[in-house]
Formats: sequence, structure tokens, C-alpha cells
Amino acid sequence: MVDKPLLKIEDVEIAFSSPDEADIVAVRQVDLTLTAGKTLCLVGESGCGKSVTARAVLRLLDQNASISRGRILFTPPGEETVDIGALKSDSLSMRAIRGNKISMIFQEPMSSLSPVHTIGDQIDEMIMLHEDLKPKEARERTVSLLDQVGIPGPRERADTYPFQLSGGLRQRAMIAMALACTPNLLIADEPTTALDVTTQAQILDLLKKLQDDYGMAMLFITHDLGVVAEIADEVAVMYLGDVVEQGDVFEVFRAPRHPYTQALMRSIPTMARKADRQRLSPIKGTVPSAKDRPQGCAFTSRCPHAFEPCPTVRPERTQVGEGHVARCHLLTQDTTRAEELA
Ligand SMILES: Nc1ncnc2c1ncn2[C@@H]1O[C@H](COP(=O)(O)OP(=O)(O)OP(=O)(O)O)[C@@H](O)[C@H]1O
Repeated sequence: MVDKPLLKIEDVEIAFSSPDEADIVAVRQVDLTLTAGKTLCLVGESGCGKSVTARAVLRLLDQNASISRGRILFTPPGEETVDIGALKSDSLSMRAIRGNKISMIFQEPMSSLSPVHTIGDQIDEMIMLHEDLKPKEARERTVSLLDQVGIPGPRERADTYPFQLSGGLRQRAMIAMALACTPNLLIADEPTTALDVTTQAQILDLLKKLQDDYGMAMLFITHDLGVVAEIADEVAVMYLGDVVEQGDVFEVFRAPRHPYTQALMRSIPTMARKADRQRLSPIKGTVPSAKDRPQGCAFTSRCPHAFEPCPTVRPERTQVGEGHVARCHLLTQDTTRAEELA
């Protein structure tokens, strides 16, 4: 029997209601699969639905949001599958998952750390919320976690407040808290974006090491393809709420097939491009608003290859390699033009 994947997001749509306008569909028909020990990166420009997708997995969406379609199937090892999409955000079942089996880290550590409690007390409390441990036992675990995430003098540092730590150490403390209950899945929303390059590299290395030690899956959100190259096994490229291309990271980087992925790749510096003195080409134009979603392919207005069906017909998901899919009319409608993307 083939093991079920740890998390399977199936055909998920997320909509926001507003008192005076029609519902806005921020994410549509998203299908993603996460496996133990592997990292899936969600990448795309600001506002394309990366955070909303990730927050849906923890049922941490804003009040006016709903999962209007699809399922989020979570199967922890040795347990029954649960559809997170069908759970209430504040239900006991969801609280038993959140912070315990699935936890999340953010760009800004202070969004999960309290400024008025020591980091040790906060991590102890998180452990005792989910596990039947005495305060002394919890503190031993906390000290060991702080040590694992590379905080020097962990026993003493446990008694410090977040503001007494540097940005990098605060980020490490947040990671320790997220790992307190050895989650099966860690969701990381731009955890290194606010850090300097050296600290960013250290935190990425730390996450990779912890993933090896704990065997957990990671859903990693970033807008930085350099970070994707560093950490991902699989990548899903999002544009205005659609996953426009996804697959094995090596395959997608080697042969990107969607014009948006290709444009993203041209917009990052590479050694070869520097050596050739080639210019970076930023993607012209801006992402349309989800309120005025184009009828067809959302990338049409910025796409150098757009042709007749693009503004009006939404492209289907097309298999372009093993486990590699993309949504673009050039891949289905016109075999001669498909060569433009090869
Ligand atoms: N509470 C809300 N009400 C209405 N629309 C919302 C709400 N929260 C998010 N959105 C919309 O959902 C869309 C996706 O937002 P999301 O934060 O997921 O983007 P993102 O790709 O993570 O961008 P960033 O990199 O800037 O975080 C955006 O158009 C955003 O305006």
C-alpha cells in the first residue's frame, strides 16, 4: 500500500467577502502535495496568494475569508486523514493540530512571540499546552530546543525577553517555539526576508538541518528564487491566486515552461549574466487586482507570447514533464508556438 502524503491540498479556492462588493476569489483551484522530509516552496510576486494558501492550512485566515471549495487532507503518520478545510478554526481538533502537528514561522518573530514574557516561559507554555509535562521537564526541553537552534548559553537565554535578543536570535527563538512539539509540517512564511544575507544563509542552513533531524515536511513561502534554489525540493509558482507552474525544483529551473516563471528567472541575477554584462529584465507591468480578475489567463497583460484565447479562456493544467505541470495556452493550443516556451 502506498503511504498517503502528509498533506494534500485539493482544488482549493479561498474567497474574501466584503460588505459592499462581490466576494473576491484570492486563490483558486490550488493542488499541492507535501511529503515528510521534503520542502515545497511557494513563490510569486506580492499579493499572489502565497500567505493566504499557507494560512488556510492552519485555519488562520481573516474573519472575512472562507475556503469556498476543495479539501485540505492532512494524514499524520499512523493516524486517520482529517480534512482541515472542513474543521472550524477554533475547534478542539484544529487546536490539537495547530502549533503541535503543524506549526508556522513568520518574517517578523514578534508576530508569534509575546514581548512581555521570557522566551523560555513562552516555549515551556507551548510544550505544556500539548503535552503532559511538568514545568521542570518542559524547561529542560526548552533549553535543549534553544541549544538545537544555535542560541548560545541556552539556559540563561531562556530567561531573556525577545527585545533583549538580536534579530537573528529572535528568529531562532521563534523556530525553537515552532519545533517545541516536533511538528510533522513546518510552514515558513518569508522567514528570512527581513534578515541580512549572512544571517539569512545561517537560518536556511538551520532549517535544512532541523528538517533532516526531525524528518518534517516544510511549506516555504518566498518571493526569492535564490532561496528556492537553496531550500526547495519542489516549487509551485503562483500568479494572482493560480498555481501557474509546479514541479521538481531542478526540472522547473532547468526548463521553466510558463512565461511568468521564465520572466521571474530572467529577473534574478546570475554569475553568467553578470559575466556577459547582460541586464536583468524586471517583469514589466503589475499584477492585476483580484477584484478585476481577467476572464482568461491572469498573466495575459504582461505576457510577451499572449495570443487569441489568452484574454478570455483560462488555460488548463498541462503535464509538461514528469511531475511537472503548467497552465498556458501555448502548451496546448498550438504546437508550433509551444516551441517558443521550450
Ligand atoms: N482580509 C482580506 N480581505 C480581502 N482580501 C484579502 C484579505 N487578506 C488578503 N487578501 C487578498 O488576498 C490576496 C493574496 O494575498 P497574500 O497575502 O496571500 O499574498 P502573498 O502572495 O502572500 O503576498 P506577500 O508576498 O505580499 O505576502 C491579495 O490580493 C490580498 O489583497
